[in-house]
Amino acid sequence: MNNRVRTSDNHHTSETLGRRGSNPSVFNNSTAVQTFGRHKSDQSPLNSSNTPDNSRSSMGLLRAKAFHFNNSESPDNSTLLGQQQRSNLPYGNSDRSGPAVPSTRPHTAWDSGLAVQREERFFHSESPATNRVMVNAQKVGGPYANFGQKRKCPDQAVEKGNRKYPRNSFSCAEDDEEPYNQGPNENAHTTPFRTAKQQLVIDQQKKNNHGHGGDRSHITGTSYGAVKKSLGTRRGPASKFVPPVLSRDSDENDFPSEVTSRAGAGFKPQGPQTSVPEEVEDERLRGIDPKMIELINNEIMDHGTKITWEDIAGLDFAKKTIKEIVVWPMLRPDIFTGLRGPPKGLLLFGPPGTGKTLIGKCIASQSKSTFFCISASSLTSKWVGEGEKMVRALFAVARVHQPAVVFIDEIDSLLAQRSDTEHESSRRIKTEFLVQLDGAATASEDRILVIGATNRPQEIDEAARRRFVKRLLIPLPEAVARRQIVSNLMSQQHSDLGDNDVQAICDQTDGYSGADMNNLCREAALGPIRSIPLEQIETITSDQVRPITLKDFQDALLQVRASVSSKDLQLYEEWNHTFGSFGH
Ligand SMILES: Nc1ncnc2c1ncn2[C@@H]1O[C@H](COP(=O)(O)OP(=O)(O)OP(=O)(O)O)[C@@H](O)[C@H]1O
Repeated sequence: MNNRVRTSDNHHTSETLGRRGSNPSVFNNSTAVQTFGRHKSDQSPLNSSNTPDNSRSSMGLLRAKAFHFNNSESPDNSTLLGQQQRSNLPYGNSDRSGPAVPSTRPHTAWDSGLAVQREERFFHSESPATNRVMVNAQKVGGPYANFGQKRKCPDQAVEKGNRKYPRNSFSCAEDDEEPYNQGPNENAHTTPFRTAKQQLVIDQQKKNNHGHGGDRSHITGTSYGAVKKSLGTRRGPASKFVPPVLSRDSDENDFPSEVTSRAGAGFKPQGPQTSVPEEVEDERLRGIDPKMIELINNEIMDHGTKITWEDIAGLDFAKKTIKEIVVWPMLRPDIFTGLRGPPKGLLLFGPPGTGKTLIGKCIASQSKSTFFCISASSLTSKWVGEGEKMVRALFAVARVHQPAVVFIDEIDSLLAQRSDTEHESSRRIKTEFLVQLDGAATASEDRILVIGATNRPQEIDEAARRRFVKRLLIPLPEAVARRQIVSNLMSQQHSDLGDNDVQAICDQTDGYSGADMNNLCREAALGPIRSIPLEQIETITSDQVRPITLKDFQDALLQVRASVSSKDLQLYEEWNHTFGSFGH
């Protein structure tokens, strides 16, 4: 009777037993305490000796499990072998060889021969347990590195020198790819066969191994490129782009998360570690094209601009109204609930260059919201056929980053009244936008403000107009505002303008927009430069450049004219009177 005791790794035992069964004397009354994998070489002198410690020697060698046979005829044989292996064989690990068994007879050359024989047979083994160990040895570049075998995931830790590679610190997926069964003798002194993929990984590891000294052979083809992209999470303007594959120049310690997770808790790459950021998948981004999310994060989301109310000259009425109806409710959603809730759609209309975009940015800054700015015309032209997906993605990302202000410039081109010539894709974008606008309006818990800006409010579809509950005219700056703009800009330059000069400039710029005033100041600022003789332009120091004078402004006024016609102004007044929230 075989009193075999199965252990966690002894699922090969029955096969072993079957083979060994040809030699009944060996297994009679034997107890398999630990399986050692399969031994094909049962007829070898070592195995036929049936020593109780036969396998212990091998266990010491490869830290595998072993059989113990109670009916051993030569109890010390394997002990000697184990000692021999531990002391002589290149792959013997004395510190891993398990409990030392005292030797009862001296070591002989015969023992060494047996040991070698045993080892060779061992390597011919088809035992998965054995092969696993050899694969690990191969991976850590040990003396078994040239032995190719069928491979499975390692169950046991493997040592090379003083370094310990815990279970699962090696990729298994790769291992299952190519069973290339080459005998040890064919391979032992030649370059081992590698697949192109394996070679690529090895080459990459070598390149990445700048002075590290650590073994990165655990980075496998499958773990390569496993750095997760952190899409959908907010990336600061200065944060570096994380490529989908490990960069050659990337920090040595930027271990792919897959590697560290495979390695288990005990695995620690050498050197200081940097944490691999975990991607936080947001439900609201499910189904949204990651490329679009990335695009929105990079190009549409405004990360840095901080605008204060003082940066906006004039427009006192508009500023006061916006603070009351938008900013405060966004800052204090707990107070502004129900009927006091903020409008979800705000339309800013008026002549071009009057500060509508500036106001949008200021609202976002002051209400501590994320600012998304996109031109409607780019939605219809830049992403042909993808426009409605982009609209959906934009609102999804805004929802993730709320409180958010979605500023859509030139909204008339998106929400123009329907016509026969309207393109199908434009119609789809418009429909999607209205759906999203309704969603933002009805989901009271969402803190998303949609601001539409337009110079042509009369072209907006009435269904869309209705959704922008508040419609605010942003007029041309008055004299006081123009004065403020000039003073602000000149304070940053070397100028000798007095109050009277500034007043004179304001008197001559009636009908100029804020953008026109900006252009006028730029043009005037070039006056001193133009007065420098050409031969001095390369050598003159900045403090030798003369200050900006009233004369420069008078010259600039000849170049920069008002961009808004009085006829247009009249249209805005009329529309404001009819549809404006604060028309009078
Ligand atoms: N009220 C203002 N105060 C200070 N600067 C202003 C003001 N209005 C306009 N500007 C200047 O004009 C530039 C353009 O302003 P902005 O883009 O906000 O105008 P807009 O109304 O959005 O124009 P458009 O309708 O053409 O998009 C600003 O960068 C700013 O320099």
